[in-house]
Amino acid sequence: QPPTVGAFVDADGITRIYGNSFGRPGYHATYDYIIVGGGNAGNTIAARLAEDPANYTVAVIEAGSFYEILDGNRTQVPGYNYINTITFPLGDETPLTSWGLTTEPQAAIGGRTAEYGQGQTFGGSTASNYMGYHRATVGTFDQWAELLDDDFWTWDNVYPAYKQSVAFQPPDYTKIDPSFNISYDATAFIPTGGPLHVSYGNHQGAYGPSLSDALAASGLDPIDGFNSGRLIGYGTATATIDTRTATRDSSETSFLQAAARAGIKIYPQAVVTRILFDEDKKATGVEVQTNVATGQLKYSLSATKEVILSAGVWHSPQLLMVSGVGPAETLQEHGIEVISDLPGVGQNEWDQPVIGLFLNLSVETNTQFQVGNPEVVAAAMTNYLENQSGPLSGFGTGQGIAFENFPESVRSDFSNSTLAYLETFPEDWPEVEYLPLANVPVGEIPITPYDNFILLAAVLLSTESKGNMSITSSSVFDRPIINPNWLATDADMEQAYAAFLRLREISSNWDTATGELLPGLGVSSKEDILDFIRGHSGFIFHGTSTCKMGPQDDPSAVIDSRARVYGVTGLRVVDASAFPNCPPGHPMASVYMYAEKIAESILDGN
Ligand SMILES: Cc1cc2nc3c(=O)[nH]c(=O)nc-3n(C[C@H](O)[C@H](O)[C@H](O)COP(=O)(O)OP(=O)(O)OC[C@H]3O[C@@H](n4cnc5c(N)ncnc54)[C@H](O)[C@@H]3O)c2cc1C
Repeated sequence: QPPTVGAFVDADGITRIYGNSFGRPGYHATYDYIIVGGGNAGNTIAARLAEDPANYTVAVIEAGSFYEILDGNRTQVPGYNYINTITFPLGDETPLTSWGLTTEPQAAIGGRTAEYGQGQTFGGSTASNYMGYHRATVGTFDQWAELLDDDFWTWDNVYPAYKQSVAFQPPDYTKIDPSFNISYDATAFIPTGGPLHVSYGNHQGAYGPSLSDALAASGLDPIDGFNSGRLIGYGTATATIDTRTATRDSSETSFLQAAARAGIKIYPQAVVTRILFDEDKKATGVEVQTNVATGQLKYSLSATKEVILSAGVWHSPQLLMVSGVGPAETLQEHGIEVISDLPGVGQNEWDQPVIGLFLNLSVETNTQFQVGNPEVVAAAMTNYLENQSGPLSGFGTGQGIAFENFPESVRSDFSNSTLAYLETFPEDWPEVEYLPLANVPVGEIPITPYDNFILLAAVLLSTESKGNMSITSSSVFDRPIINPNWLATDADMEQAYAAFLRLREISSNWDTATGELLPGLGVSSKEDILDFIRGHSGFIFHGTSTCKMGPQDDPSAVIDSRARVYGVTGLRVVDASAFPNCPPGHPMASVYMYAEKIAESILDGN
């Protein structure tokens, strides 16, 4: 039977209308699994549970809508990520696809507050992030397995799950200048992987080769990419860009669309206000509120098997708390009946502060596009629209990313207690990442349409201070109190200072770096540099672990090694909040992997 307009024939030969993927707001319905939050992890686990051979009925409830509709250019076109994301330290935009969360004043950085980026849309933070995709290290996961006393998490057992998500697109040298000659380990990917496209984009910044030389001159060695369980060295990073269209691939364009074909139901603009439990403390469903023009529709949805909480680092613990799972004292203060007293809910937040130098370069970056040089803008637009290439098709970084453990030249100044803290990490866990960012908001820096500038950032990956969140009421609509505690210990400030010195060393070895715009070489005493760090450190929204996975005898653990919430049944947490710690570097790839692994565990009956 041929498809009619507005309908398609699915793999089983059934004609479905396109709207058939949507749940009906306001009406009670029952599914095997209810996923709270259609973000990075939520869409991934939803797809795996809905597709063959599992074939479970699955609903995904998402507070936001579709970013392609709400904010298309800024979210889909990779080169616009500098206006879509909120970045170091100057951005102040709240795009239509973000929650617009704000932190408490942060004492260690001069009492500043910051907007904490979190996607509010199908795709979640994968729809509004910087798109950098890389995996963590062998030692990171072998340590997870030890910590959790569960071999399910060893590197050998997570590596296949990382590969399973990804359809890799090798560099296309008809679009990227062949002189970039990108080195990568092809065994990190499998031909049967997918549905998420990972690539180098169709553009590499001209600064890459000279920055690589500078990194080599600063003592780093080259590495064949960051997807094989090794990070230390410099190389070229991959990103979640589908090179066929030169657009962002998110968990929505990849996993959710695959899940729609498997018959999943989605609820857009639907906020889960509470998880429902029966008298045996089994999660039986969720209370939902969908905002429609006529008012607010309130309804409940039931889960015959499980509720899976994938609402992200700040909202998963918030939802647990308003539903009666969390620190008893806090819940009682807000009149919430305690179902499971778990003091760790909202605690243990890991994060990665950023410091950086703004540099002038003698080669072209994206500055002239950003500040509106008319010829550059016209060329970039034409290149993107006609060839899916040029700066708009890249993510503003790539070649010249590096990871290292602080070398002796700066490490020798660390106190014994800092050194002892750093000893607790696996050997292959880098302490710092260097990240060239050609796409950053220009903000306070005086730039003309003829300049080329870049932010050379250092991301601290082994900070000691831990953040936390709490609630102000029993309503999910009252924003959570967010306190990342950035740079709050001496060990963190020592590392920030060391990272700053390394950035200065790398930039002094960088032939095409012609001047330091911020802070400027006048800032040179230790005191002035620490003042600069306090005034200008930034954040890249890599928060994790507010519902941390841990053994039952760890009083701060919220879930067991298969993501099941302690003290109740039928409820798991599957998102970045569930990590026992934040793996070194950017977490998105590990969030996809983590969701793959918990789906695997569920399908195995665990
Ligand atoms: C601006 C920015 C840039 C970043 N850049 C990178 C990068 O380049 N590389 C990288 O690896 N990582 C990056 N990250 C981090 C990474 O994107 C996140 O760590 C990761 O995607 C989080 O996944 P998640 O599943 O935990 O949460 P999310 O993907 O945020 O999903 C949570 C979802 O739950 C929904 N939700 C929340 N509460 C409710 C509710 N009550 N009812 C219904 N729905 C709800 C949200 O709207 C959201 O869609 C960045 C993050 C940000 C914000």
